Amino acid sequence: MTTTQLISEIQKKQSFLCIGLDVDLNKIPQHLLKEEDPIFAFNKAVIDATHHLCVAYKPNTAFYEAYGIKGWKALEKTIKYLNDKHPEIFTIADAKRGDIGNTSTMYAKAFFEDLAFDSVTVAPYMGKDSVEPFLAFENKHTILLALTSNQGAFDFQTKTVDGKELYKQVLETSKTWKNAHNLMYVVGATKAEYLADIRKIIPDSFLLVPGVGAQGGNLQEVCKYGMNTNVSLLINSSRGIIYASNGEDFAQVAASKAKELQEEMQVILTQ
Ligand SMILES: O=c1ccn([C@@H]2O[C@H](COP(=O)(O)O)[C@@H](O)[C@H]2O)c(=O)[nH]1
Repeated sequence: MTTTQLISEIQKKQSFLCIGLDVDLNKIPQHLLKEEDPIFAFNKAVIDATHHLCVAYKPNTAFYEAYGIKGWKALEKTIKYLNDKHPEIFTIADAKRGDIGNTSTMYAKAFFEDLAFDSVTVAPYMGKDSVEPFLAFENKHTILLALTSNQGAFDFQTKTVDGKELYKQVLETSKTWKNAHNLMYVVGATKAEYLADIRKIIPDSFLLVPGVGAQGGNLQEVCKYGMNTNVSLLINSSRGIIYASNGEDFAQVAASKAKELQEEMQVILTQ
């Protein structure tokens, strides 16, 4: 999917919501455990109830890898279901990959070709030759970790190196890489006050913003500092939506939580 298509979906749905599909078998409604594939059954119900309210879904691969082959099969079924039923929805494999060049190429093939995700999250720590293999895939997007939502972000990312914070170096240096137009960035909603500075460096790039909901990030603050004329934000909430109920009504309650965020977004978009 191109960013132009994504921007048009945001306008059409009046939403820049991304729903995180982080399936934990200890948290899903117990009646689903009878299903042949409880992870896929959960995802399908959530997708069927919420697809009109969001523009992206983000399965975090950890929640699938943890269940071995069954988990990976459920991830395959989920992305196939999304691509077949809702090709207009942007898909993010939150896998935080990145390695030496030939290995990164294999990661990129796994997520962009085999699974056919639109994007994958990548860690910048190993530098240019670890990220460019992902960027080589046209109309696929590499979402680079810039300033993450967790407390540990302050261990390295905000430290000053050569007179500049490391996350700013990541933003500036990555702009010079081959096919940098395929880059997007992760910035945590819990770090909204950093967004004004971030926008000075990357005014046009899409930002994936996790941390609204369970981590306490504030949607209004993120939009105030991070939104540009094309919006260029994907605000993720995972637990706050998908685990709002663990009863038989889980999909309806997830939809009502997603609707609350979508309506808040609509108000922001019409201001
Ligand atoms: O900086 C980051 C990068 C990724 N994440 C991921 O996003 C979701 C957030 O889930 P919530 O339940 O809405 O807190 C999860 O998959 C994280 O691994 C992040 O939180 N922060």
